[in-house]
This record gives sequence, structure tokens and C-alpha cells, in this order.
Amino acid sequence: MSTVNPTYAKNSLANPSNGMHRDTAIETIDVVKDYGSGENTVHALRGVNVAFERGKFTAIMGPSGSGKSTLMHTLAGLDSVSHGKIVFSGFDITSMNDTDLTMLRRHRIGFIFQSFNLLPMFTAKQNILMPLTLSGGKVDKQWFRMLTETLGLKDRLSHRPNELSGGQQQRVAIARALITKPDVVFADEPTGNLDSVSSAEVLGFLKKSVTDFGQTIIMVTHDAVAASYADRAIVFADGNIVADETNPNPDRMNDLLMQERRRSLAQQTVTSQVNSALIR
Ligand SMILES: Nc1ncnc2c1ncn2[C@@H]1O[C@H](COP(=O)(O)OP(=O)(O)OP(=O)(O)O)[C@@H](O)[C@H]1O
Repeated sequence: MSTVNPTYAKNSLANPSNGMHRDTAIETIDVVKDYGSGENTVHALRGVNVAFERGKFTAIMGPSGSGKSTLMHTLAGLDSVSHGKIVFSGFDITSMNDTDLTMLRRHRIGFIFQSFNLLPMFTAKQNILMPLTLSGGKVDKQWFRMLTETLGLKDRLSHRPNELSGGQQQRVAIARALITKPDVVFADEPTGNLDSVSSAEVLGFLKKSVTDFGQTIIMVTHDAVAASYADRAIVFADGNIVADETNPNPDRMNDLLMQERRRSLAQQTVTSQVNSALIR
């Protein structure tokens, strides 16, 4: 049975204003994203409909170029959509201006990156508190203590990033992402630069933040083992969702990914045969 930190739950819920299910943290409605125009248009997202449940850990997988990063960037309001809506805790973020989007990201979204993105001149503690320093927010000392203890960082708080291992740096980045008690954390290949032991540790902490603190996490990964820590895994291909697995296991995810790779190769072969036939 998961326990939800009461302060956390209180701060993280908004009143949905549009009939959206109150257990949905973020949702896309018919989202299309095109890059470029005319003949050179790249259809990165082709009418994506997906809802991410609050307090769940979702992995997004798929071949290179399938649209995973585009989806994550549009969900986080870092990139605009060509068509459709993104509803975040009841608010349509596609109609927000840049200032409101910046505020939303600062106060309600946490980010974890493959390359940690810590500020090298600051200590672990300063890095963790950076989002609050920037927003002028108050530090919840109890929450800071709980996070740093859970993440095993208590004895590393005065160290700078170059004095920490990769796994420790990523744990600092996780604490930084969680310090504001965000509604959603987006993790982009969080274990891409880590060895298998550190990866397992980081994924274990991400899972714990979901089960123990009620966090909502959306993680892009190429790694089927990483995806198996999630409650759900979505597979993307060519800008569409082609599979949606509950309690994913690595074998099943690898099978689905291989299947997509074969399908994409077969499609490329057909396209190049048609092109050469047309040229002749
Ligand atoms: N700024 C851009 N301008 C033009 N095309 C883009 C841009 N960003 C992404 N694309 C294209 O959109 C498609 C989806 O890209 P995206 O980065 O979302 O894929 P991905 O699944 O995250 O790939 P990877 O696993 O390699 O990171 C690709 O064909 C890519 O080339």
C-alpha cells in the first residue's frame, strides 16, 4: 500500500476545470506536431491521445526518431504543438503564454536529464535547492531532509558535482527535481550515462518516489530493463502509440521493440523499391 506525503498531496492537486478525470496528471488530445513545411514536413506526432495517471510511473519507448522526445517536450510546454491540446492538471497549456509556461515549469514540473545538468560551481545542497533559490520559494526542511536521506546524499551535501560519482550526481538531480513537490517529473534517459548498478539504484529511487510519495513520473528510455521499473510502458513508432503495456517486463518490451524495428525496416525497403521503380 503506498503512502502519500500529506503536504505533497495538498500542494500537487489542482481543481480540474474541464471535466478531465481528477486522477489524470496530464493528457494529450489529438496532438499533432509537424516540423518544417511543404515537401520537407516531418510528422513527428500524428494525432496522439494519451492520459498519464497521477501517482504512476510511465515509460515511453520506441525506435530512434519515433517521436518520444517531441512528446516529452510538448507535454512539458518546451515545444508548441501544430494541432490539438495538452491538458495539465485541468489547464490547457497549449493556450498559455510564455510567462505562464515558465511559471508552470518552474513550480509544477521537475526535470531529470541523461547528463544530470548540475551546476558545477555549486555544492550538491545548493544544486538541490536551486529551483527554490530561483523562484524565491521557501525550503520545506523536513522534505529536504527526507529526500536527501532517502537518496543517500546526507554525507555528500557539501560536495561539488565533480567530487561525486555519476550515480550520486543523478541522485542529486532527482532530489532537485522533487524539491518543489512538482505535479509531474519528466525524466529523459535518466540512466543513459550510468553503469548497471547505479542505474538500478536510480530507477529504484524513481519508483520509490512514486510508491512512497505519490509522485507522477514520465520517463523516456531505450532500455527495456529501465522500463520494467515503470507501472506502464508506451511504445511509439512513427509519431503514434503502437503499444501500451501495464506492468511491463523486459522480455515483452524487447519483443515489441524488435517487432517495431522489423516493421520499420520492411517499410523502408518498400519505399525505396517504389522510389527506384518511379525513377526508372
Ligand atoms: N527541431 C526539429 N526540426 C525538424 N525535425 C525535427 C526536430 N526535432 C525532431 N525532429 C524530427 O522529428 C522526428 C521525431 O524526433 P524525436 O526527437 O521526437 O524522436 P525520438 O524518438 O526522441 O528519437 P531518439 O530516440 O533518437 O531521441 C524525427 O524524425 C526527427 O528528425
